[in-house]
Amino acid sequence: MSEPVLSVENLSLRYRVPGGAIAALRNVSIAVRQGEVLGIAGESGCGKSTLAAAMIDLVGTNAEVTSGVVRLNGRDILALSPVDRRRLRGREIAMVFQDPMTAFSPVLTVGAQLVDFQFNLDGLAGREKWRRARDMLARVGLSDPDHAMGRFPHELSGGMRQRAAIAAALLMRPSVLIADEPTTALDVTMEAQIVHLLRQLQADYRCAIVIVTHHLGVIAELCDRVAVMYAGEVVEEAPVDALFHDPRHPYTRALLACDPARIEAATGRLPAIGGRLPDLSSPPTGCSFADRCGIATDRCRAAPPPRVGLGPDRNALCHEVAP
Ligand SMILES: Nc1ncnc2c1ncn2[C@@H]1O[C@H](COP(=O)(O)OP(=O)(O)OP(=O)(O)O)[C@@H](O)[C@H]1O
Repeated sequence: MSEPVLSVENLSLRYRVPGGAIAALRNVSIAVRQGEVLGIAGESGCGKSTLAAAMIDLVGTNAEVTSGVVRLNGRDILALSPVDRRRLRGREIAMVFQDPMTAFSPVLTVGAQLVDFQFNLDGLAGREKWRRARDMLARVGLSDPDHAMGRFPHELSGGMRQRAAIAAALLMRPSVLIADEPTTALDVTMEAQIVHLLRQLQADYRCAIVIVTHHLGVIAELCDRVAVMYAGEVVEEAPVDALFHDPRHPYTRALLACDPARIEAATGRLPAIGGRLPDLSSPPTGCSFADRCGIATDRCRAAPPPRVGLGPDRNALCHEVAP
C-alpha cells in the first residue's frame, strides 16, 4: 500500500475564546494516499472544517495546536517557517471552499487572477500562464473559457464560479486538494455536476482529495474512505462501502439514519439524533457520545473509549464495538 501524501497524527487543536478554550480537535489521526478520496462526515460543530483547515495550515488566529503533526509528502508542515508553509499552499496542497468567492478577489478578472496564481512559475512567460489558465478553465467544464477569462467573478453563475475556483486550486497540480463543503451552496443538479467533475479530475491528475461534507450522498458517490467525526474526534474510519453497509459506531448508525436521502417513508419526516453535542469547552471524561447513545453503559461514561481495529483501514472509537 502506498505511503500517505497527507497525514495527521494525534492532532489536538483548541480555539481560545473569552473565558476559556474550545477543544475542536482531540487526538485526530487520519491519512490520505495518492489518488484516494477521503470524506469527512459528521454533524455541524463536530470539527470537520477545523480539521480541513488544519491540514492546509489555514486555521484562524485564535487557534492553537496543542499536540500532533501534520505531514505533507513526508514533511511536518507545522515545523516549517511561515514562509515555507505558505510556499506549499497552492503548489503541493490547495483548497476549495463552499463559497467560491473566497478564492477570488472581486475587483480583478478571473483570467488575471488565474495568471497571478502562477507567480511561482518563474520560467514561464505571461502568455504561457494565460494559456495554462484558459486550458484549466476548459478542463473544468467552462464551455467558453476565453470569455470566462475576461469576466469578473461575480459575472459567472454560482456553478461556473465553483468550477473556476476548482481550476484555481488545480492550476499548480497539487498532490492534495482539500474541499470544504464545495457543493453545499449549489442546487442538486449543479452539485451532481461538481461531484462528477471532482471524480474525473481525481482520476486524471491522481491527486488525493479530502472532502468535507454533511451530504452523505456526496460521500457515497465520490469517496473511497470516510472518517466520521464527533465532538472533535474521529469516531469511525472505514472504506465507504463498509461504512454504508455495516456502520459500527453507534454515532455513525445514528447519522446514517438521519440522512435526508432516507427520509422516513411513513411520516415523510427526517429522523434526528436526540440530544446535543457535548460542550467542547469541557469535554466529558468518558465517551463523548455516551449521553446520546442507545447502548451506552456506566463504563462508557467513566472512561475514554479505546480505538478498536475492525480490519484493514477500519476502526471505531467505542467501548461496545466488538473487533
Ligand atoms: N474561529 C473559531 N473560534 C472559536 N470557536 C470556533 C472557531 N471555529 C470553529 N469553532 C468551534 O469549533 C468547533 C468545531 O467547529 P467546525 O466549524 O470545525 O465544525 P464543523 O463540523 O465543520 O461544523 P459546520 O458543518 O457547521 O461547519 C465548534 O464548536 C465551533 O463552534
